[in-house]
Order: sequence, then C-alpha cells, then structure tokens
Amino acid sequence: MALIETDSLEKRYDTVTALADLTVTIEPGVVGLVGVNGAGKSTLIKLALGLLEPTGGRITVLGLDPIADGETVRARVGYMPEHDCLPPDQIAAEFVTHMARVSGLPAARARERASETLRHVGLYEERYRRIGGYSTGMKQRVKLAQALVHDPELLLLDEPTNGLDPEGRRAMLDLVHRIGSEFGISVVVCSHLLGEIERICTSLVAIDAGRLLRSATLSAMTQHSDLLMVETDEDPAGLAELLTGQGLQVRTEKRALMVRMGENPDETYDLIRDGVADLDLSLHRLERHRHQVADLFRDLPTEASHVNA
Ligand SMILES: Nc1ncnc2c1ncn2[C@@H]1O[C@H](COP(=O)(O)OP(=O)(O)OP(=O)(O)O)[C@@H](O)[C@H]1O
Repeated sequence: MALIETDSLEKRYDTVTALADLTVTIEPGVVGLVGVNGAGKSTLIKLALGLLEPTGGRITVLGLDPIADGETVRARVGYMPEHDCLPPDQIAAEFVTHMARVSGLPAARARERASETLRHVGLYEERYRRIGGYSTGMKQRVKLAQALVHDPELLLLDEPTNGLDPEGRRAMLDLVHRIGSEFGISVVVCSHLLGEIERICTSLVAIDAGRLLRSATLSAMTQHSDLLMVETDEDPAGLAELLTGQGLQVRTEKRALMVRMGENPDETYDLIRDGVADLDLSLHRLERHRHQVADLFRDLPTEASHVNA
C-alpha cells in the first residue's frame, strides 16, 4: 500500500497557494521530499497528519483519510516537526515517556519504550538530563525519539538536520537510514538539500512552488543513459569535431565527450575507437554514462529564484 497518495491536492493560506494540483504516489521506503524553503514540504506533511485540511483535491495516508481517520493515522505515523518545540525544563526520559502515553501506551510500557528509543537515537546515557541543557544535535535526537516511541509504520521527518554541523548532519542521516533499513519503518524525510539526503533514500519526490517537479526511485534515476563518456589525456576538441563530422551527436562536458549511442551502439564504439587511434590520442576512459541524481534535478530552482504563487 502507498504511504501517501494525493490527487490534485491543493492548499491555500489566504492569498498564498502552498500546494497546487499535486498528484503523487509515495511508495514505501526511505523517501526524500525535496524542494527549496517555501516549496510546500511542511504543508504536505501537515496535511498528511490531518493537522491541516486541504482546500482542494484529496490525500490519503496508509490508505486512510487524515481528517476523517485522524486518530488512526496519528497512531500509525510518527512526526518530527521542523522547529524547536521541546519543553526545556523537562528531562528527556520524562518527555518521551509522556509522548508515548499521549500515543496511548500504558505507563510501564511507555517508560520502557522511551528508554529503548532514547537508546536507539544515542541518548541513553544522557536521558535523565534537562532538555534545555542539550546541544542542538541532542534536541534533534529527542524529537526523533518522540516520533519513534509508539512504534509507527511511517515516520514523517521535517528537516531533521536543521541547525546541525556537517558531522551532526551525517550522523542524523545515518540514524534515519538505519531506522529505514533495520527497523523496516518507512520514512518520508523533508530537506532543501538534495545532495545531502539522496544517499540515504530509496526514492525522491521533488516539489517546487507547491507543484510536483519529479518523483522516481533512485535506481530508476541512476540507470545507464544513452550516452558514452569518452575521456582522453589530451584536449578532446579534435575528436569531437571528427565524430560530429561522422554524424554522431557529441557534447563536451568539462574534459570529457558525451557521445549519444543512438540506434547502433557497436558502430558508435568503433567510430570512437578509430577516431582516437587516427588522432593518436590516449584513451583514458570509455564507458556508458550513468545518470546522476543531481543531473535530473538540475531544474530545481535555487532559493533566490523562487517566487510564491
Ligand atoms: N500558516 C501559514 N499562513 C500563510 N502562509 C503560510 C503558512 N504556512 C506556510 N505558508 C506559506 O506556504 C508556502 C509553503 O510553506 P511550507 O512551510 O509548506 O514550505 P516548506 O517547503 O516546508 O519550506 P520550509 O522548509 O521553509 O518550511 C510558503 O510560501 C509559506 O510562506
């Protein structure tokens, strides 16, 4: 069953359209929801939790309507909000136990689960300290622990690496990856940094200005392309000219040539090999080019170019 399915989903806040005509199916796995700040990621998460109501279209989560079946959805889904929302005067173990109780666990089981989840997120030793004295990284881990404590089927994580240094970001993403791979919990993780989350995701959904830009599994994205990558030790300009003259489609990318294989790959290989020999070049690399995720998301606008609808 799909984790989240939307059909022409729309969310307007007065004059701002945060989501417009969004139709997407998010399948189980570790899913990166990427888009610049303001793209509509948090709005989608809040609609999925039933915290907001759509102004148009439809959304289902684990096959349920988050408004009509809000309690069931929230019992089966864990949510880590983006902003700091922790009570500074409480100790972590008490807070996470409290959140487990809110999710319906009996007292003894709630204490047990709180200890287990704080151990999973690496806060076991520090669990009896006040949250106000924690570093940003530790606070992010408490937020993750409270999202996990009731053993959800799906975790919605809104920018879990916010405010962390590079080492902290890596550690947080490793933790998210382990939750997906070791516990088998599906995760939707929001980020405005594609390069950062792509390594832990099984699929990516990109949105911009509230619209779907692209959605695909990582394996489909990194399939072999129709291009051969040719690298020579020397300047490849002469080879590019020769191959173009022979009717091949050639593009120069940094010091490499990208040659379209077309209908007849064997002939393309032969023409490249003969061209390299005729021009007395030394061939450094000749291989089928793989798509890079970043190539496929090149049209993701930068923050500066983003304008609200
Ligand atoms: N309560 C609100 N009232 C009015 N506009 C809002 C409200 N919440 C969000 N918006 C606007 O809706 C758009 C989408 O915001 P949203 O928070 O969903 O984006 P985002 O991709 O999660 O970005 P960020 O990571 O910065 O939160 C933005 O233009 C934002 O300013």
